[in-house]
Amino acid sequence: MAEVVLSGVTKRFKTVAAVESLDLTVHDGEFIVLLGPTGAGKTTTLRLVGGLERPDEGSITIGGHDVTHAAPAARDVAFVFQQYSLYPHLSAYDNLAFPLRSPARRVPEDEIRKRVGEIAEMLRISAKLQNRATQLSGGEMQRVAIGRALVRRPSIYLMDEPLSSLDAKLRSDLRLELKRIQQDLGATILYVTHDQTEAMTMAVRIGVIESGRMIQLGTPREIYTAPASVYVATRLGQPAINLLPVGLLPDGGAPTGGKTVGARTENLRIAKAANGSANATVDWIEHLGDQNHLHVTVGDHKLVTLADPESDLAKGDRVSLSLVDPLYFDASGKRIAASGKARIPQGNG
Ligand SMILES: Nc1ncnc2c1ncn2[C@@H]1O[C@H](COP(=O)(O)OP(=O)(O)OP(=O)(O)O)[C@@H](O)[C@H]1O
Repeated sequence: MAEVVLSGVTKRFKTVAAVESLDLTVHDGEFIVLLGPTGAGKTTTLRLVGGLERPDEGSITIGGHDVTHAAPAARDVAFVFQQYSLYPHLSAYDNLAFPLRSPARRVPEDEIRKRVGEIAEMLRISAKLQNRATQLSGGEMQRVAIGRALVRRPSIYLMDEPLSSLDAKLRSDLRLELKRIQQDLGATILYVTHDQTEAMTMAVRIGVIESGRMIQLGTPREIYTAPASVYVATRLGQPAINLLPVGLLPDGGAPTGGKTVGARTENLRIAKAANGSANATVDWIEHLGDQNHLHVTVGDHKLVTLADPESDLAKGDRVSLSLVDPLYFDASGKRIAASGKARIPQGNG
């Protein structure tokens, strides 16, 4: 495995700057997740590292070697895409062995057997090794696709939404397995997803990308608790963070320049209102199985928060809402420290 460094990388497609002046260091053995909405430039960043695109500006090094202009094959990277891309006529075993059998690698067959066996064990597909790719379920196919990348020991794994085509149960199983395997192998992974749970649970650091630029890079906890801006704050949290004008709810004092309050469930106190102290109305409670979302209206604003499963709140109830340690943002959307709080760390690559 190796450290991968992108310095001032820009990639334009005609007039669109898909990636712009992007700096990013993926440390040896680190799992970095790139988060951002569609079109933010995540896939292009992976393709630049893999050599499927060439930057217009900037440089890329892998393990200290400048690979900015190197062909994909010369870069020692392994890709996993969203859709399994297996050889249909080959068995699961032969699909897994394929990368090791390339003439350039010349891995002996007994070594191949050992590596394929280990990876199949890790991904729990040992029983299916003799099945042709076409005789596997979607989830099994994607495991083989991931396994085919993992049997190699490249400098870096580049994974583009590898779990997104799977059902929820399999996705959460594979999420855990992938994280465990990454730790066991000490693998360096650059991983793209829209799924905030994947980002929160697997990443050592999360890079939030907006319009091709790295807006903030930090641990999942830093990104969640100290987002640099409204944009970053809205990437994480379920239900999504509520954005309200300062002064709408009692908060114990906003800092100078604070225009917008960011309130997640943990920042909201809700109580059934006694005589006239109500400032909000319950619209409805959404039962999602594992969570209950409470929809509340305050003035012209609608909020969503998690409801206590024991709560006896019901539609139409008048409640009193207040804020506890919310986030504050200035008029430009940048986060500013609450009065008396530590200064805001600057996230960058
Ligand atoms: N080959 C291409 N030709 C022209 N424009 C492209 C090409 N590839 C990407 N783009 C544009 O570059 C921008 C970034 O695309 P990219 O695929 O990197 O985004 P993304 O963050 O991965 O999005 P998604 O989450 O939808 O996969 C988009 O505006 C996209 O339309």
